[in-house]
Amino acid sequence: MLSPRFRFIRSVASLTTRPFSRGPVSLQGKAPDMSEGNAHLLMSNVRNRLREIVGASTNWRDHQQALADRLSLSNQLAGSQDELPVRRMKDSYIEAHLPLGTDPTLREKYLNYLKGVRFGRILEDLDSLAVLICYSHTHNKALQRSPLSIVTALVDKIDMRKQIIHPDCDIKFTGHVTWVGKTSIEAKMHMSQYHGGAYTPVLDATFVMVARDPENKRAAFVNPLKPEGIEEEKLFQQGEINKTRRIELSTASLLKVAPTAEERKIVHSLFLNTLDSKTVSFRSRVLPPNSVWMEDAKVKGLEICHPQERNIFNRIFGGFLMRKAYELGWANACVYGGCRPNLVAVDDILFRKPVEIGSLLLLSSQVCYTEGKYIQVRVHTEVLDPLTRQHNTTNVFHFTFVTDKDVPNIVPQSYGESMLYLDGKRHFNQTLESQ
Ligand SMILES: CCCCCCCCCCCCCC(=O)SCCNC(=O)CCNC(=O)[C@H](O)C(C)(C)COP(=O)(O)OP(=O)(O)OC[C@H]1O[C@@H](n2cnc3c(N)ncnc32)[C@H](O)[C@@H]1OP(=O)(O)O
Repeated sequence: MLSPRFRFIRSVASLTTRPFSRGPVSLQGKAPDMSEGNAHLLMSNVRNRLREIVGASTNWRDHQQALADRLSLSNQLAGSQDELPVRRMKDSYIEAHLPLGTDPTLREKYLNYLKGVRFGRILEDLDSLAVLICYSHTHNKALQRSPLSIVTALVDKIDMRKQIIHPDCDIKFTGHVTWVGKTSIEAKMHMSQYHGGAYTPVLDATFVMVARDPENKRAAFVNPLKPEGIEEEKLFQQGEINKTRRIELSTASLLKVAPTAEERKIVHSLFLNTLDSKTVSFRSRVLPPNSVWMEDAKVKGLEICHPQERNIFNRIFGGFLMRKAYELGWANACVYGGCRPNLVAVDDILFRKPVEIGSLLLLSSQVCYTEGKYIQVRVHTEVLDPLTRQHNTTNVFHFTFVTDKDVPNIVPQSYGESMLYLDGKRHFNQTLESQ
């Protein structure tokens, strides 16, 4: 067994010789043995690889030229999916290392004030890695640059298998494509940490990415995927199930249809609980003991979207948006619970619209459901056009936190807040089911 330090040195060496990982598939977090000839990557090199693959500029002043260069790649797009060679899951397998234990300078970037690891940074790494996995799946040796612009459409799920991430132990990410549609790709990733002499699982993540043309305007076809063996068949079928589930959830969204009979009862009982028994009025509402009005459980933020936070397509990097939303959501849960919360799950992060450089990004975090020690937080982000004053929703994030003591009950007052409550409850129940 190689020591983590040795693995780190070897990974640098292998990166210079074989930048693309081409190792055997890792199923459900079981990483293949080093001796099987895998190439290993440092997380810090993932973004450089992405820049090379699409030919992104490293300077903002050159970005227009880089964009114009990419336009000429449009004629390299496939006219149909059948034109593209079938890929195996192992073709996109990547293992990337984050040597927090052996690189103190890197550790500083990841450290939070409580001497833990900044989870927002991990979200950024997962996003970059998911994109690289998709580029490995669609890699065409004959082309110098990929004509595809691969963007994050959805973070379907991130399940925490451990709540503590040690800041002084090496981290390993593995992942590969598990399902492919016509223009969309599902990638599953696993993160583990070297602690107590072995790598132990920390989290499992499922992302959905969408391939677009070089201008990022229209969808573009991706290579089909052929599962090999029972385990891969299962992963592929799960991808199909995930797609169907997403369609069902979106059809049943409270933004489109009325709550179920059971949910309506919940809302009415919450309402009755807040009526003032001294008056015969629907309007006088009283906050029940050990409760907080939803209106008082918000935290808001603003980001000016500087070029520094751009992705390879000169829009704001999805991982940055996730980091900002997560940190705001965490702060909200922290204030609400009056203690340090731990993340249990991230679910259903939808990237509706790209965020342009220079946008004013408004972030709004709301505690929308509570149960015992759990706090469900929703973060909504929108861009504000200062000239037209138009608001456009770009993302919605859902985070489940746990604290070490019971938290006050969150109580909705308006109908809109009641829908937020029910939506939060649905997300919370989904998280509990998958634990
Ligand atoms: C330059 C140096 C900088 C440094 C670099 C640092 C960073 C490097 C890291 C680089 C990181 C870069 C990464 C970043 O930073 S990406 C930045 C963050 N992400 C975005 O900005 C994306 C914003 N959203 C959109 O643009 C649109 O909504 C997209 C494009 C996503 C869909 O648009 P639209 O709805 O019009 O699409 P369509 O109708 O044509 O369908 C197309 C396909 O998409 C499937 N679909 C759609 N929605 C969903 C969904 N919710 N769940 C599951 N699937 C979904 C759909 O089924 C279909 O699939 P298929 O049936 O064909 O298979």
